[in-house]
Amino acid sequence: MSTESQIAFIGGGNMARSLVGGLIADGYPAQRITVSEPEPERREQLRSRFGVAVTADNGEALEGADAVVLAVKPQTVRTVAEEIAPALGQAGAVAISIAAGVRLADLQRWLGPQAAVVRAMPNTPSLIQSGATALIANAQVSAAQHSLAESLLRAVGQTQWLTDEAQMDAVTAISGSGPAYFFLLMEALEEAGVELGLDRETARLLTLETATGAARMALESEDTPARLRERVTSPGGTTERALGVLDDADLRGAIQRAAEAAAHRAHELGNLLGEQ
Ligand SMILES: NC(=O)C1=CN([C@@H]2O[C@H](COP(=O)(O)OP(=O)(O)OC[C@H]3O[C@@H](n4cnc5c(N)ncnc54)[C@H](OP(=O)(O)O)[C@@H]3O)[C@@H](O)[C@H]2O)C=CC1
Ligand SMILES: O=C(O)[C@@H]1CCC=N1
Repeated sequence: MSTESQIAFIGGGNMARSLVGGLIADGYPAQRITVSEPEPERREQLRSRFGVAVTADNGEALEGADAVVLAVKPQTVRTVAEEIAPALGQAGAVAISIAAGVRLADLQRWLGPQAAVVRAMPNTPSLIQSGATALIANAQVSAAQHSLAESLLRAVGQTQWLTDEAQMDAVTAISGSGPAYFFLLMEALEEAGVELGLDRETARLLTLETATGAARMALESEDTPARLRERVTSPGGTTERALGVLDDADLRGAIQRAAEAAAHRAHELGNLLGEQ
């Protein structure tokens, strides 16, 4: 991506840290990134770890910005959007909201009718450039802004443009929240290893290497995850016994219900925070 663009982050919490870290790891110049964050300790961490400019003043972060990433909690987006609307218009910058649930039409209303807005749903593995982000743009986004948003998020992982905003709730449930599901599985498998007599360090190492190996294999193989699972499962063997326990516990059903609950919450946030 062009390293000439100036990028502002409004909110310097978990997701901003992941995106900033991924951009810096990709070679993006730190002096072209400014993060506005009210909490002094978080500001200092961002400055010392990544070398980016930090401020507590959203207006200052916007100066000269080509892209402004709204990385505050969904409940704070409206306040921030209305606060920065005049400066955004003056800067001619594209606003990129990563807030769960918050819809383009509402962002547009709060930022102004001329505002170029991209709604995106990234995830925390962006920190190590293994993110997955879905995006959708409003009609005011120019070709150059479209490509700026694309390259900003492509620098930290895979990107997928959506044509139907309603799909964003499903994206939020699968890849936005998804890392947490896999981390939970890792926690549980590590704990099981300890219960079975392994020391914690060994249990964690085996768990994490197995998770990495399985994910890489599924990505790189032409076979489906189902086929790869079958190859681990020897008839009458240990995996078959374990999978039987997971089937009895309705793990697939639980995952389905979990994803539905997340998507429902994204939709609910959109209704609660929006105006329609
Ligand atoms: N975490 C994740 O995995 C993902 C999160 N998202 C979305 O990203 C957004 C941020 O999430 P996350 O990073 O987890 O949340 P955090 O709470 O970690 O980060 C938000 C940050 O914004 C700060 N903030 C609050 N008010 C303002 C303000 N007026 N101006 C500037 N900064 C402000 C907060 O400070 P303080 O805490 O002091 O209020 C906090 O540091 C959310 O909308 C979420 O839906 C999207 C994809 C994945
Ligand atoms: O939990 C959340 O609401 C945010 C959005 C997706 C991941 N984290």
